[in-house]
Amino acid sequence: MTDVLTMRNVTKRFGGLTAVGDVSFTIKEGEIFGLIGPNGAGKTTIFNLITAVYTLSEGEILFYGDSIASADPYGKGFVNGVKRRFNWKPLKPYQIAEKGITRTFQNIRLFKKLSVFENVLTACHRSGSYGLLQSVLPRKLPILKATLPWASSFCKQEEMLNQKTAELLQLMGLWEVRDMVAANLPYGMQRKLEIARALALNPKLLLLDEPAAGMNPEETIQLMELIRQIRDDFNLTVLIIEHHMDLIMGLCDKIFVLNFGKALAEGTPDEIQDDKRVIEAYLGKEEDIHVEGKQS
Ligand SMILES: Nc1ncnc2c1ncn2[C@@H]1O[C@H](COP(=O)(O)OP(=O)(O)OP(=O)(O)O)[C@@H](O)[C@H]1O
Repeated sequence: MTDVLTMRNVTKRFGGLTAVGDVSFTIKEGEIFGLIGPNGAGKTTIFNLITAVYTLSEGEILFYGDSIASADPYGKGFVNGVKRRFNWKPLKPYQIAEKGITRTFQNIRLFKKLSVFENVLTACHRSGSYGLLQSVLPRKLPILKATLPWASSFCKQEEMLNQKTAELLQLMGLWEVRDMVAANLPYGMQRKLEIARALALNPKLLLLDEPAAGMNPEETIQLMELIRQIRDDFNLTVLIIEHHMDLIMGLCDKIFVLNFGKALAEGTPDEIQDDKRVIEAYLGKEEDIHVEGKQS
């Protein structure tokens, strides 16, 4: 199986704090890969490193074999007090998205005042190939549609993007609430809307940061099925952070456990559940493992 994402000896320091220390793992194509660990273990920092929100202190991140992030070992561009020129320019978050890595956030980040439909449509527009004037003029002057070739091609594209938005909303069970303002949606639906928006960008790798947070057990089980279906329908690879152990153990092909920024264990759900270090450091006492709900 092809390697989709490789973390190679990745370290991130914030001043004296090592949030992520020498972490290495590889995610294979089509895998649902779980990233777990107690609060503050460094999970979201890893998402922020992959999506170029943060730069690396050490190490390298590869996506389908190509480097997408690499450390600048000399901090602010100086070595031994001499200014150093760097050939390597860190990618921006939007460039990471264009490469095929999209994400949801632990603290939901929607366009709160836009409708559910508009939230997804704006993301779909990223894949449209027309400029501002081309998109505005045919709306203002409908006659242009019939007379100018680019205007009619814009309208076709617009139709396709509307269709894509509708399909995503139906898949995520959000079609019925398409006209609601995003801020008025229940919390669980806002999380699903974030996933729909991330999918609208045509990712190859989808990063989900606590997608089940705030969901009840029934919604969590539905979400688990949905993530599997999304993976299969869109041929995706998924990296997921989650505190719901039932979801992680039932969903993931592989799990990586972080503790204080360091790798603690890696394996299948069965291996992780049986790993004494994980039980002690993260899951608590052995008899607590099968207790439902958040374990941290
Ligand atoms: N921008 C930042 N500046 C300074 N410290 C940070 C920054 N971002 C994260 N940290 C610190 O890095 C450590 C890891 O944080 P991170 O958010 O990655 O943990 P987490 O495993 O995602 O936790 P949780 O499960 O609570 O979301 C924490 O000690 C946190 O305070």
